[in-house]
This record gives sequence, C-alpha cells and structure tokens, in this order.
Amino acid sequence: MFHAQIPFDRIPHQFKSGLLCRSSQSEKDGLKKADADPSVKAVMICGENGKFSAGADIRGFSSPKRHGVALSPIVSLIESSEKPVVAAIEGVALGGGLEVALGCHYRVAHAKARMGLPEVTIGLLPGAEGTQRLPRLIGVPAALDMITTGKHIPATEALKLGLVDEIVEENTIEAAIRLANKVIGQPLEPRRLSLKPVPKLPNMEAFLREALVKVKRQARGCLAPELCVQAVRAATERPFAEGVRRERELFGLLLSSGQAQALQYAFFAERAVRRWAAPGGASWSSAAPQPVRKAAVIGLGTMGRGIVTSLVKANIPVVALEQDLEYLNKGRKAVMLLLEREAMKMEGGAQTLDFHNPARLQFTVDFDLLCDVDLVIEAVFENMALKKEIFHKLSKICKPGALLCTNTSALNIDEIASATNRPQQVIGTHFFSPAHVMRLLEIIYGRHTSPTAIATAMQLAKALKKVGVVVGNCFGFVGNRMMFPYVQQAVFLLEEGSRPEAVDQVLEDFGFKIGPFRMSDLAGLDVGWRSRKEQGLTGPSLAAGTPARQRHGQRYSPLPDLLCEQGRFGQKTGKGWYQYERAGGRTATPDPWLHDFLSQYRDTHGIQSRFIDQEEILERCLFSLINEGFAILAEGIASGPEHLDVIYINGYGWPKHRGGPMFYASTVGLPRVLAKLQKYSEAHPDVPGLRPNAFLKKLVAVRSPPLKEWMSYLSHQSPKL
Ligand SMILES: CC/C=C/CC(=O)SCCNC(=O)CCNC(=O)[C@H](O)C(C)(C)COP(=O)(O)OP(=O)(O)OC[C@H]1O[C@@H](n2cnc3c(N)ncnc32)[C@H](O)[C@@H]1OP(=O)(O)O
Repeated sequence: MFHAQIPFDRIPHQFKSGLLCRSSQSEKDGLKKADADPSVKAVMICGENGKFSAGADIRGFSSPKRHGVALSPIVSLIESSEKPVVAAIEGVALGGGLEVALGCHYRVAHAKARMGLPEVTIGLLPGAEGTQRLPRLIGVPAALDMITTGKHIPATEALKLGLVDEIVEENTIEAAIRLANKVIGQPLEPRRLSLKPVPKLPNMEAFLREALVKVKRQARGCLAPELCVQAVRAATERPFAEGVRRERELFGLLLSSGQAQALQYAFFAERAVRRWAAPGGASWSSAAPQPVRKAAVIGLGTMGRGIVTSLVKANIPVVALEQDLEYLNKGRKAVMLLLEREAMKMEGGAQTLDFHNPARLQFTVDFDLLCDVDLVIEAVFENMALKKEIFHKLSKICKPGALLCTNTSALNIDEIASATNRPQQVIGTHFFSPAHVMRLLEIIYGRHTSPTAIATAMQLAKALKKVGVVVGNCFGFVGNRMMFPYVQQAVFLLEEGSRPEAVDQVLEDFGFKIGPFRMSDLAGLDVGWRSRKEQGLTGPSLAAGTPARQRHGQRYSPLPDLLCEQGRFGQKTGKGWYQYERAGGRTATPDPWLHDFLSQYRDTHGIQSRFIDQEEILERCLFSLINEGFAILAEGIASGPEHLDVIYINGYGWPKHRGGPMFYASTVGLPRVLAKLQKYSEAHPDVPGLRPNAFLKKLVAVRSPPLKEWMSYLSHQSPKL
C-alpha cells in the first residue's frame, strides 16, 4: 500500500485545512513511482491534520504568473492508474480537492466531512474536469445543483447521491485502506469516471434549458452560474475529452471576466472585516468576548421577531418581552410561525430548535425577568425618547456585566447610552430585515463602548451565522448613510423627467436585487416620512415660508412626503411609487396616476422635463453613494473599504460579482468617478452629495493606488480609530 498525501500549503492563522499546491511535480512523481513499483498494490490519498483539501489557494487565481489549470493532468494520472486509488475524505474536500477525489476509483468519507465544488462562488467553474466527471457519477440534476450553487454537502448526502462509496464514524484512513485491500485485482474500467456515460434524462434538453433560465434569474448578470450550466451541457453532448476542452475554454472566459476577481475580493473582504479595530487601539486581537448564555429581546415587531428567531436558531435561550399582553400574544404567534417554518427547513425539525420549551424561549411583559440575561437586544421602533426610557430601566434591572444592544438603523448610540449607568456596555446592533434571513449585522460602537462589548457583539454575529461589521457612530452609520444620497438622486431623477420603473430597471440591470423605488415600496414610505418629520424637514414643525424644494440651502425633494400625504405608503397600502394588486400585494406595476402626478409636479415647480439616459441614472445613483463612502473612510467611521463593501453586499443587495461599491469604484477607475461627480456637481451645485469628497480627490492626485492601499493615504487616522 502506498499512501499519497496531497501536498499541503498551510494557511496562516487558525486555518488548518490544506490547499492544493500549485507545483504538481511531487505528486505526479509519487503516483508514477507507485504505479511502477510492483510491490505497491493500491494507493490511498488523504489529507493532513484531518482535512482532505479546501481546494486551490484562491489568491493564486489573480496572480499574474498563473497559466491554465495545472490540476487536470494529476486527476487524469490518478484515474488512469493501473492500481486502485482510494480517497480518504476527512474534514473538507472542496473545489480542486473534490476534483482530485473524483479522479480516484473509490471514495471513503468521514461522517462529519463536507464536500462541494464552490468555484462558482468565486466566479469560476470547476476547471480540473469536475464539470465532466461529477454528472457521470451522480447524474445531471444533482451535479448541476452542486456546481451552480457551490453548496457544501454533508457526507450523508454525498453517500445518498453516490458521490462517496462509504462513510465511516471513526478512522477514515484505516477504512480507506481496508477498502483498497478489498478491491485489489478488481477491474478498474467501471471505476474510471471519464469512461462512463452521463446518465440519460428523458427530457435532458428541456431540463438544461430550464436550469439556464433559473440561474440567470437567480444571479442577475453573474456569469459563472450560466457558464457552469454550459459546461455541464457539454458533458451531456460531447465525448469526455471534448467536454474537457469546452470546460477549459469556459474556465478561461471566467478567469478573465473581472467578475471572478470581484467575487474573490468579496471572499477575502468578508474574512478581513472580522479583524476589527476601534478607538484607543482596541482590536480583535486583544479583546475577548463575554459568553452569552441567555439573551433577551425587547419589542416583537418585525425586527424583534426575526431577532428572536435568529437567537433560537443559534441555540441561545431567549426571553422575549413586549409592552402589554395584546402585543405579546401577537408577537408570540408570529415568532412561533417563523420558528415552525425554520424548523421545517432543518434536519431534525422542531426537536432541534426546541422552541416549545420555556427554558429556551419565554414570552413575558415583566421587565424583572431580564435580571439574569447576559445580553439584551432592544428592538422597539425608532424613537429616541422611548429607547432612552428602556435603557434607563435596563441599567437598573440587568445584572452588572450584561451587554445592552440597541437595534437601530440611524440613532445616536451615545445618546442612548447616556440614559444608562454603564455606557461602556451599550452598543448598536443594526439587524437587517428579515433579521433571521439577512446575513449582515452592523455593529456600532459609541464613545464609551468597551472592547469587550465589541468582541461580544462580534461573537454574537458569528453565533447567529451573520457577518458582523464594526463601524463608528454617525447618523445612518455606514449602510444607511451611503444609501441616503443614492435614494436622493433617484428621487431627483424623477423630478427631472425620469420614472420609477426606468430608474429601478437601470439599477436592477446593474445587478441590485431591487431598485430604489421597489425597495422603498417594500420597506414602507412612512418610515422615512416619520424620520423626516422628526428632523423637522417636513410636517408641522417645518418653518413657515420654507421653499418647497429647498432645506438649509440645499436641494430637497418633497415628492416622497407628498406621496405619504396621499396615504401612499407602498406595498402595505397597495400604492406607493407603483400600484399593487391590493394592500399588502407584492406585484408592482407602473401607475399612470403617478406619471400624471409627476407631470403636474414638474409644471407646478417650473421644471423642464428631459430624457435621462441609463448612464446618467446609473452614475448619479452609484457615484453619489460611493462619494459618501469616501467621506466615511476619511472620517474613520469604518476602518477600510472592505467594510463598506461587505455591508453593501450582505445588507443592501449590491451584486456580489461587482465586489461592493468601493471595489466597483476601483474597477471603474477613480479618475472617472471623480470626473463624473465633478460634471454632475457643476450641473447641480445645490446637491452636496455630488460634490467630490476630498479623500477621493486625494487618491486621484496620488495616481489612484490599489484599494488595499487607500487607507494609508489618509494624512491622519481619525480619532475615532
Ligand atoms: C487548479 C485547480 C483549480 C481548483 C479550483 C479551486 O479549488 S478554487 C477553491 C475552492 N475552494 C474554496 O472555495 C474553499 C474556500 N474556503 C472555504 O469555504 C472555507 O474557508 C472553509 C475551507 C470551509 C473553512 O471555513 P472556516 O470558517 O473554518 O475558515 P475561514 O473561512 O475563516 O478560513 C480561514 C482562513 O483560510 C483562508 N482560506 C480558506 N480557504 C482558502 C482558499 N481556498 N484559498 C486561500 N485562502 C483560503 C481564509 O481566507 C481565512 O484566512 P484568514 O487570514 O484567517 O482570514
């Protein structure tokens, strides 16, 4: 028996899985030697440290030295071996790692192992013949599902699909050796996947056509899933060698598409934001989190319900509190419904979640029951006075070490903290709706927030399977602050001659899940209206004589206020920027009433309507958002552009294959972004959001360095960091 270990490059930090080495000579030599040595009867391939392989080093794909796919010859060599080769899969077998296993004649996996071809998630396709071998092994529907989603499947599922031959609870390597000994001398031809036909489907053509439509719909504008379908189609239509040629061609297209680079940037950005930094030098490397053994949620509106669901799913016991029994019962029903739905999606169902057990989930109107929780998340509506009242109460009732979180999308964390006797334990946790689904958790530190509080909130994000991003305290924090100029431009474009459906179409074609007007109808126009009234921008507190389209000397559009005055709050009232089939309906159709209303509005205010092309729509919306991003970086509200990008991808539906707004700016070119902002700003001098930010100007002046160097060009790090 010859044991070949896939050469492993150890990844720094805690990561113990192996990555495939790009130099392939050593394993080629090993395999050749084993084949030539008559004393070797079989070969077993395993990983190191309990991990088979996480695939190729993703950083290598953007390296200029990279030429073609070097793994295919090794996989072919394994498959063509005259001696049985068995893969012993422990930990993970991903990407190129799984492709190596597919070249083996047999596969044994540990019960806890996970397998997948995640290349699609980094903008590629399995380029070492995986798109040709997998459909031959497990059939087109299952292979297509794995290849186009990139999902990791557990060993139990892999066994059901026929991806592995055996799963074991204990020593995988010994089991693989046992299997290898058993199959010595048996014919290998039937085990060579390249020689097998792809299992036929009665309706293969229709199936592939539908699969293409599905991936195009799901991943608007993202190339990789579409090309994955094309590669699998090649497996169904061509002999193996031709299919491989097609796979290689498609892989090359993706590698040079720009989307792969954006998605790979997003992969590392998501990991980089875990290394947070905050005022006074506190950071992820020095601060330790406190354990959260029990939590409480205050307020069971839409956000509170989702947060409770999230905590229960993370196995954290929860006390859910409402102001009175009527609200409590309503909230309880809604939470139970959400949890039942979630349980149905999980293996093990309701038993796994255990939400009927009052020790795991308790509903109450009694604040005193919060006395022993480790963490409270207040999720009442956005009203400073109410939040302060609650935090004042919490600081009296909760145990000394308890962390006090406020779920707010814009309010001042310091002001909320001032109502307590422990501002160091107050932190903002901005969840996104629906809170049990959306991955983003914006974590906002105030002036007094302690490093332990930040570390605990980050740990909570991890437990909830969310991406936590630590940011500073300012109105709207990062996500909403960048959103304001974007939405503002969208509304200004309507004033000047555009229509909601035209603006939405441009941004949806760019890749956003929904455009700004559909989004506003979904969220409810009344939310922003209430906030504008509180800010004195509209409503009874607006000073008499204020010009209709100006506030504090800047351009202002009263259009959203006028719609709200007509009771048009969006989907909930059946009318907003669009019309819907009924109140609560979800199908938006352009509304002739709104078009007439816009014409009358322009007449009233003497605005000459003009045709606005797609380029202007896109640039004014996106570049104003990006411009605000530069202001946020310059002020030290976020520690790097990756933070802004991760927030936008995970919380605002920014297309991941465009890498986030700041990455996108770097691909468009900072000089172009600056020039366009200058042009639009000259045309609209009363719109500060279009005035190029000084940091953007500085970066252009120093010849637009790569994104990872931007922060070093800030002359001084903000005192916030
Ligand atoms: C030439 C043949 C072509 C082959 C195609 C391929 O193989 S493409 C690569 C396919 N593989 C992947 O896409 C796997 C990506 N990685 C993961 O899904 C996960 O990292 C994991 C392996 C499931 C482990 O998850 P876990 O949560 O335990 O750890 P992290 O995600 O936090 O990762 C720890 C650190 O390791 C770095 N890292 C992980 N995978 C890779 C990789 N393939 N290439 C380079 N670096 C990788 C990750 O960035 C983390 O680094 P830090 O410095 O600690 O942030």
